[in-house]
Amino acid sequence: MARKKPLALYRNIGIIAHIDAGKTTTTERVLYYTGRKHQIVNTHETKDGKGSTTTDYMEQERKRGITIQSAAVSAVWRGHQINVIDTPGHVDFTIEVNRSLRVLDGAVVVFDGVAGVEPQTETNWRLADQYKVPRLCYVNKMDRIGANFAHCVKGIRERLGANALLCQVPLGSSDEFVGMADLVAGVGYIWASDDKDSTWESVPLAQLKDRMTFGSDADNAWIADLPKLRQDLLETALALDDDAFEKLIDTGEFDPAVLKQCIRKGTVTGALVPVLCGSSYKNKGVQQLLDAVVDYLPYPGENGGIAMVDEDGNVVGEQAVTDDAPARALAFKVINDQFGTLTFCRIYSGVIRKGDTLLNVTRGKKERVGRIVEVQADDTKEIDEVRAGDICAFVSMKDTETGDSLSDPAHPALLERMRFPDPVISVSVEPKSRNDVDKLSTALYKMVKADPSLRMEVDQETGQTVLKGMGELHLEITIDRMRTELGVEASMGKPRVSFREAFGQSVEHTYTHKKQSGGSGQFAEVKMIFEPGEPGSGVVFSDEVVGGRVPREYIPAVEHAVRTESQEGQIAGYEVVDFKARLVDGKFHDVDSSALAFEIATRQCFREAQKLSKPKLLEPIMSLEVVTEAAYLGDIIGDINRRRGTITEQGQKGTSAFVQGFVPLSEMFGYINFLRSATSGRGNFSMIFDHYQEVPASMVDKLMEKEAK
Ligand SMILES: Nc1nc2c(ncn2[C@@H]2O[C@H](COP(=O)(O)OP(=O)(O)OP(=O)(O)O)[C@@H](O)[C@H]2O)c(=O)[nH]1
Repeated sequence: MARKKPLALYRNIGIIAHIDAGKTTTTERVLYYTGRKHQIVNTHETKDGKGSTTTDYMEQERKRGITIQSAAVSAVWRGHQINVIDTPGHVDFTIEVNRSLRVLDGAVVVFDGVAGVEPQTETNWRLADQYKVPRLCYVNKMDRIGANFAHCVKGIRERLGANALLCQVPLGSSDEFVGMADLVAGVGYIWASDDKDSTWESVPLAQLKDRMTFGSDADNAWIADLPKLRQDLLETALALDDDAFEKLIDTGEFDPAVLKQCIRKGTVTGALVPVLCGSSYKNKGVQQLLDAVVDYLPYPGENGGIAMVDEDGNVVGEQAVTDDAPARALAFKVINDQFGTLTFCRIYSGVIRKGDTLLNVTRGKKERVGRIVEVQADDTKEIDEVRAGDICAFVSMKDTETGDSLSDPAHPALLERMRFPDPVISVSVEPKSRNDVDKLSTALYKMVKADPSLRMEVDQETGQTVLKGMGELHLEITIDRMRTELGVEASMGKPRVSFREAFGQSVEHTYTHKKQSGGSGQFAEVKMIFEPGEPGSGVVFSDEVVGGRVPREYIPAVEHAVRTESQEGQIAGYEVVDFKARLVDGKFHDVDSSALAFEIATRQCFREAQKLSKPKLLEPIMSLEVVTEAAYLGDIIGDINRRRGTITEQGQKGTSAFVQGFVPLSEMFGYINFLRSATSGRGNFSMIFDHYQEVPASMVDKLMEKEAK
């Protein structure tokens, strides 16, 4: 059967934002206006337990017994199928955004018009840059007191470094927010009311000045600036098309269809980021946002296909997004619940039908395609086949994990993997009661399988089970979900920071391992150079031995020894990261040399070389934002400084004050308790991992002492 809908009529998008910016409300309105759901329930109500929203997974759990954690919903707008993957807004769940970005063709970034650019938006923006996901910015909550479009746009330009193209500007703000000027169409839209079915009137831009005056000078200034803003938009967008640009400069005229094409081209290539505004809660701007998704965000494959890689991650080719190719898909989310496993996949090429067998290329295991579920959060609709560009969930796959590639078994291909950060914090986990002893490791295994930013290990010395994650909150929520979703109760020990170690400088070192005990002895000599690498470069081994001075058969033992030894560094036993180990010379003995002898020599060489290199201890640094009343700000800042933090920005957001900066994770345990008492409960904070940084030499001993307690 041929494809029913051309690929050009698909949009796979994500909605990403800081917590509470309005993703859920916006998604709800999208569903309402596309006719998917006939009753809108406000998240205001859900959050105090009175209503339900389509994307609220707790509600789903009750309704149909399937946990849809990051709900994917689909809607149809102007004949286009829009698949929206919602992402949770919690600070420790950057990982969710990460995995959805990997499989999306475009994203809508929602901002709170009062708060502007917030730390999590910044982190997610950088991830979207990494994955080259084209974006639209939607400045929501323009109806809130303190909404400041200019501040938000400034943040988008300066903090996110985006080439923001103002496509809309608000007409009024706070309780005077009545609509927006559409600079592309050259008209203003003025809504009759806040009602969800309210109509709007289209007024030519030139008439707006006479039609409205607001209480705020800033709001009036936007209206006065409209002609200039429109000219800026035309010049920036049409510059992408030489003929259109010349026509604009010579005659002042342009073709509206070409203008939209130019904005589309700029958005798809990442040269431009259109900025829109609205109030999802007051039902203004969501239809225009949907238009922009259709007009400017790419369809699957418009920006090229997906990279195919070899086992080491080197790109070996590209799979175009088309039905006429072997089936290839990427699993981006696995959800387990009491009814089984849902494996969410993005199909890149080919057609996959119920009953097909696929190869999980990552694990070398076959998977049968049982039921296929269309992505919707409000009910479960089974479908018989999925095609290139689709997003769906397979029911009851056995071995597939997040990030795995599924392929037609006759044409296996590994698709470019998602990048997940390594955990920065760990806790020991113990069952609360005897009943939970056996169930605990199975439950933890399920949680780890579904969340690639979690790891589980058994401590060799203490025999304790250790859970590792991206922050205190991340681990707490995991333990809590294990209780609510899987009925297993566990308690957590003291959180520990995942420090790391690194070579301080390049070192050349030779080690000779020689042992003579009666009969045959052991002999191996290695000369190695260890060089510190760029952050994120990993461990690179290179064999530069010439003339067979270390026989080939011993080289794997040397590499193996480097990799194993790097797991436990010489400062305090933390993993040694980001270095290059070059084997440059060595000696062997015909009778006494063996792989084991070379392994021992390399391990000793590594240990001594790391000590000689003036090794560094690295610690995770978190990006922190605290929002509170101005009166408390001084104390908060003083405290951040005491915690070895640095302040990057402070100021006013609406009626609240905020401070942003970087703080070492090791200083931040239990911060919530401090903040509550310091602000009499009137402070909020968000904190996410940002980078690793060297611990100042003067702090190393003190920190290690603290850790040992
Ligand atoms: N005034 C106003 N409030 C809004 C608007 N959009 C959302 N809200 C409110 O802001 C709060 C957060 O909205 P949500 O839609 O739940 O935000 P979210 O980003 O999905 O939040 P998380 O799922 O918790 O990350 C809710 O109380 C909404 O009713 C808006 O346009 N104007």
